[in-house]
Amino acid sequence: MLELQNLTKRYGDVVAVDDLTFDVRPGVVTGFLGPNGAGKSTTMRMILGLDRPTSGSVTVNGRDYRTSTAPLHEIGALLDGKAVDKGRSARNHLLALGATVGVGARRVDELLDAVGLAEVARKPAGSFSLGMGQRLGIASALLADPSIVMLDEPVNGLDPDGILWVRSFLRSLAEEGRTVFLSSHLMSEMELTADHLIVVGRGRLIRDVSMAEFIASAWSDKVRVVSPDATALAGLLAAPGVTVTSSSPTELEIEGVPASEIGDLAARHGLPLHELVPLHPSLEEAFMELTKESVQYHGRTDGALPTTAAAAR
Ligand SMILES: Nc1ncnc2c1ncn2[C@@H]1O[C@H](COP(=O)(O)OP(=O)(O)OP(=O)(O)O)[C@@H](O)[C@H]1O
Repeated sequence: MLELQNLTKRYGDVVAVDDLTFDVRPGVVTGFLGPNGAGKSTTMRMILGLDRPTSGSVTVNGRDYRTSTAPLHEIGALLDGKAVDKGRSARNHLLALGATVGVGARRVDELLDAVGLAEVARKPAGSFSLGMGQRLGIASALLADPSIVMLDEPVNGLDPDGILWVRSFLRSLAEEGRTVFLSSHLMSEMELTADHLIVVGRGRLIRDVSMAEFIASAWSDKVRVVSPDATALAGLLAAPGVTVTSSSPTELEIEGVPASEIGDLAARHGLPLHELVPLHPSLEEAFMELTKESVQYHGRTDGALPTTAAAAR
C-alpha cells in the first residue's frame, strides 16, 4: 500500500508535483498516466526516498520508506532500465544485486526464466536490446519478492509479444495480492493492464478512477447513419433531447437515440440504411481530451520542418 498526502515537489520555479493525494492499493494493477513532464517519475522518486518532497508526505506500507529495515522486500522498482553495468552478464547482474538482499542463484535463475531471458542469461547486458533491458529491469525489481512493484514506463521498447507478456505478468503479481503501480504516457498501454487509473497533468491529480468507471465515462451515444433518405430520417428523429447534424445530404450524426431504435424506425418507414455505426471514442481519445489542457510539449503537426537554409540563418 502506498499513501500520498498533499505531495509536492518544486524545482526552482517548476512545480513538478503539485499537491498529490491518492492511495495505491494491493491486489490491483494501478496505472499512473499522464503526458510527458506530468511529474510521474518525480513522484516515483519521492516514493522511494530518492527525492525529498518540498511538502506533503508519502508512506510505504504505513511507514516512511527511508526508515525501512528491508527496503527491497517492500518495493521492487524499475525507474531506469538502462542502469546496469554493461559488461556484466544478466545473470551476474542479478547475482550481484541478490547478494545484497540474501537472494541466491536459484531464485536468480527462476527469475531469468520467468522474464524470458534464460537463453541470454550469460550474455553481457550491454548487448541487450531496449526490450531485453526492460525484462532484466523487471527481474531486478522482483528479486527480493517485494510486496509492492513499481515500474516507470515498463513496456517502453517492448515488442507486441513483450507487451502482452508484461500485461499478464503484472496481472498475476496483483492477483498474488501485491501492490502494482506502473506509469505510462500512453492510454493504449494501460487499457488492458490497469484495473485502476491515477491520471495526472502538470503535476496535478486529474482523475483517481477505476478503469471500469473511466471506460463508462468515455462512452458516447453518437451514431452515424448513411442513407439515401437521410433528410426523411432526420425529420422522423426530431424530438426533444435528440440532436441530428448532417455533414452531407446522405449522412447524419445522431445523439440521444440508440442505434437499435434508429434502425427500427428506419425499417418501419421503409427507409434504406447503408450504414448504422455507433461512434465510441477510443480510450486514447478520452485520455487526450482529459489531459489536453496539461500537455506541455507539443510537436508540430503541419509537417513543416525548418529548411537547412533557415536553420543556418
Ligand atoms: N531534477 C530536476 N530539476 C529540474 N526540473 C526537473 C527535475 N526533474 C524533473 N523536473 C521537471 O519536473 C517536471 C516533471 O518531470 P517528470 O520527469 O517527473 O515527468 P514525467 O511525467 O515522468 O515525464 P515523462 O513521461 O516524460 O517521463 C518536468 O517539467 C521536468 O522538466
